[in-house]
Amino acid sequence: MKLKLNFDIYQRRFKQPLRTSHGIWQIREGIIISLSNGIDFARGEIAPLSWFGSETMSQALEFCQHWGDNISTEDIAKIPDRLPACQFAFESAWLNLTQPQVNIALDNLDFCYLLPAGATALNAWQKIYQQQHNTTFKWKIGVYPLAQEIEILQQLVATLPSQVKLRLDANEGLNLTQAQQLLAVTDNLTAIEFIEQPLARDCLREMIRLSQEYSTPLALDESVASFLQLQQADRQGWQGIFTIKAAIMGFPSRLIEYCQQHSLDIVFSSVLETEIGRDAVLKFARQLNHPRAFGFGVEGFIRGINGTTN
Ligand SMILES: O=C(O)CCC(=O)C1=CC=C[C@@H](O)[C@@H]1C(=O)O
Ligand SMILES: [Mg+2]
Repeated sequence: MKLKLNFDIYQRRFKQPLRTSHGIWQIREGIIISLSNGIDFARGEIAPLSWFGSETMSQALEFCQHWGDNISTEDIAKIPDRLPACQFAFESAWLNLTQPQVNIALDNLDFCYLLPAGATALNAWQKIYQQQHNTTFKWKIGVYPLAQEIEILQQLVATLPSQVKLRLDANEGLNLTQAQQLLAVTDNLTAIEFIEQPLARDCLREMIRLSQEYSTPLALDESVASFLQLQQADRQGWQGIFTIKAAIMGFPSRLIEYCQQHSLDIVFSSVLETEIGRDAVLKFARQLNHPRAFGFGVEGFIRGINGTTN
């Protein structure tokens, strides 16, 4: 079936830089695609995250330009695995075109809110909590010296309301000794929901061992950033949490089917996309039963698609 294709590039400077052990990220670039069957149209979002292993922005743009102003459903089904953000965007737009619109009622979803790295988090959380009364925060570590971050962590946990959980995300920034040092602390902190990607993405064996030696739950993120890596970690015996960045993990139908067939402990996580990509992920995520807060509380960093501060 032939579809009319339109696509527009966007760039959005973050309200504040996102500091992680990967470095400083200030601008989100992406492509909003629109597919039309001549009667209706539906949009999708290509939000690459190349340092997680997805295609680059220029590879995604080259793919869109290749098709000009039309693409067929057969062409969409054949988008290669080296273009996972494109696979996600085109299939989610096609599914939106063919399936009745699902209204995502955001207000009854439980979101995890992202805090800035370092001591800034000690003040940042109150403003968010007063507005959102959320249950969960996520704090980036592996950015400053570990001893300093552990000190801030203990201050943060001491001030958070008792019912609030804290996720720590090291973005591969710790070595084995540092991870053991941190886990020795977090095993005594009930507020810690999990530590995300403490070690480098290819250190799965070591992280399986850490998950057996310590009680703090661990989540894989960069280690499972593609559909293939997700399957491999599952097959290699990962029993912990899978942080799923669906917008860079290829065809949503394939991902949802795998997650439905395998009882994985999942957290859905943003790639700091616009509400177009976010709503596509949340729509598919609701087909799965997963009690963990959605990692889409990123208003502290991203603006609305037209650059507004909403
Ligand atoms: O998962 C969340 O709660 C928010 C999104 C988030 O933390 C990230 C989004 C994109 C890139 C990463 O630096 C970071 C992550 O590692 O999970
Ligand atoms: Mg992460």
